[in-house]
Amino acid sequence: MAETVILSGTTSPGLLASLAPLLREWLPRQRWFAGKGSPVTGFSLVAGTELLPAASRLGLYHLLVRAHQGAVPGDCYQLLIGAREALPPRLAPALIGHVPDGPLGGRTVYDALYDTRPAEVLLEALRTEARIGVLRCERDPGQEIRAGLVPRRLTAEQSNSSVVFGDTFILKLLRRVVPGVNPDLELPLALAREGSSRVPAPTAWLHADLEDGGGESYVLGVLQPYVQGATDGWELALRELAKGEDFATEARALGRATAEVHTALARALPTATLGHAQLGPLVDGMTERLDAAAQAVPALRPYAPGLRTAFSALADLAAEGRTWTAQRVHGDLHLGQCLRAPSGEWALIDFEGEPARPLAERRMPQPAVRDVAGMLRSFDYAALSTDPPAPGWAEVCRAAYCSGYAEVSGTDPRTDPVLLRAYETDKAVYEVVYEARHRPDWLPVPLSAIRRLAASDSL
Ligand SMILES: Nc1ncnc2c1ncn2[C@@H]1O[C@H](COP(=O)(O)OP(=O)(O)O)[C@@H](O)[C@H]1O
Ligand SMILES: O=P(O)(O)O[C@H]1O[C@H](CO)[C@@H](O[C@H]2O[C@H](CO)[C@@H](O)[C@H](O)[C@H]2O)[C@H](O)[C@H]1O
Repeated sequence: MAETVILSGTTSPGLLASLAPLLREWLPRQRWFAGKGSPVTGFSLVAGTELLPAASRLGLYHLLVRAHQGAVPGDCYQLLIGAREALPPRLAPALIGHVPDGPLGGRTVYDALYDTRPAEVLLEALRTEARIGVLRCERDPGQEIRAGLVPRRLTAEQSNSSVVFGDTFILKLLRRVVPGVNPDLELPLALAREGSSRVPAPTAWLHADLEDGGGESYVLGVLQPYVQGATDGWELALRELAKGEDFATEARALGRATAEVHTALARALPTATLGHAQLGPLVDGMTERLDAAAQAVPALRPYAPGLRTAFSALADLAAEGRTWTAQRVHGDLHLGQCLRAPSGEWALIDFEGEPARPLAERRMPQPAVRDVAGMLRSFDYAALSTDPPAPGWAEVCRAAYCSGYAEVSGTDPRTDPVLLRAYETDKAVYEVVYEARHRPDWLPVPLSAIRRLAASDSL
C-alpha cells in the first residue's frame, strides 16, 4: 500500500460550486438519496475535508453536503469524492462527471468509496484514531485492526454504503446524516457491553464535530467485524422457497435470536410503561402515517378506513386501562437484517431503524412487538416474491418465529393480537410508501397484506 498522506485542511471554497452541476444530476440517482420526487435546486457545504491533496494523482475529499430541494431545508449527505485525470474502467460505475473549471478543473470526479486507496485511507484513519479537520475516529481498544487489509466493495442493495476489508471488517458509511446519537452505533455498543454475541460489536467509528450539531456530533460510519461466509435471512428464505422447503426451523431460531437481543436491550437501556397517556401519541403517529401514505399512494386509499380500526382498537384497549412495556428495539427488523453464520448462529445487523423517521423517534422505547411485526411481514414478502406465491409457507414461518420468541422471552407475541395487528399494519403502511418510492414493481406485496389487515379484526 502506498504511504497514506492525510491532510487536515478544509477544502477550497470553490470546490462545491464546481461540483454542484454534476452532483445535481448524480445525487438523485443514488439509491440512498432520500429526497426522491423533487429536484435538487442547490447545495451548501456543511463541512469539507481534504484527505488526499488535490495536486496528487488522486485527490480525495470528504464532504458533508446539504442538498436543497425548493423551500425545504435539505438533508445532509456524506460523500467521498475522488478526483483523477481519467477513470480506469473498473471505476466507470462510480463516475460522477468531468469538472470543466474551478479547483478541480480538467479532472474526473467519482464516488471514491469503492476505490481501493480511498477506502484504505478511511481504514487507516479509523485504525489510528485520527482527527482530520472536523472528522474524529474512535475505536474499541479491546479489538485489534490490522494495517493493510484489502478493501472490496459490497454489492448488496443498501440504504447506505459499505466496504469489506480483507473479509475481517465491514465499514458502513452512513449517507444521510444528522447530528445526535445514532442507534446503529448506540445499540450494538450497548449490546456488546451486555456481552451479547447476537450483534457484531463495533470496532471503530467515525464522527464529525460541527457547530451546527448543537453540541452533538454526527455519526458518519461504523466499522464492525465481518461475519465470514454468512448468508442473510432473505437469501436463505428464497433459496428454501425455491427448493419447496419450509423455513420453520430457521424461523424459530430467528425468533429466539430476536428475543435474546430484546432481553439484552431491555437490560442495557431504559424501559418504560405505556398507558393511556403514552399510547395516544403513539396511535396518533400510526394514524398520521397512514393518512400521509394514503395521500402519497392512491392504491392504499380504499383500505384506509379498515386499517384505521387496527389503530383505534389499540387505543380502545389503552382507554380500558391496559398497559404495555416499552424498550429499545431494532426498529427495522426484516430477513435481510439477519445473518446466518456457517455455524448456524444468527446475528442481527443494521440498528439504524427506519431511516426516514427522525432520530429522536427512532430512539424512543417501543413495544418489542414492533420488531416481531417487521419479521412477520418479511416472511410474507418472501412467500409472495416467488412464483407461484406460497402464502402457507409464510404462515408456518410466522408461527415458528413467534414460538421461538416465546421460548426465550416467555411472551408469545400472538397473545396480544390487537397490539400485533396495529404494529403489522403500521409496518405494511411504511412498506407501501417505501415500495412506491423505491421499487414500484413490489407494491403488490405490501398491498396484499394491507388487504388482509384492513379486513381482519385480529390476526
Ligand atoms: N457484520 C457483517 N458481516 C457480514 N456482512 C454484513 C455485516 N454487516 C452488514 N453486512 C452485509 O451488508 C449489507 C448491508 O448492511 P446494512 O447494515 O443492512 O446496511 P444498510 O443500512 O445500508 O442497508 C447486509 O445486507 C449484509 O449483507
Ligand atoms: O435498507 P434497509 O435494509 O434498511 O431497509 C429498507 O429496504 C428494505 C428492502 O431492501 C425494506 O424491506 C422490505 O423488503 C424486504 C425484501 O426486500 C422484506 O424482507 C422486508 O420485510 C420489507 O420491509 C425495508 O422496509 C426498508 O426500510
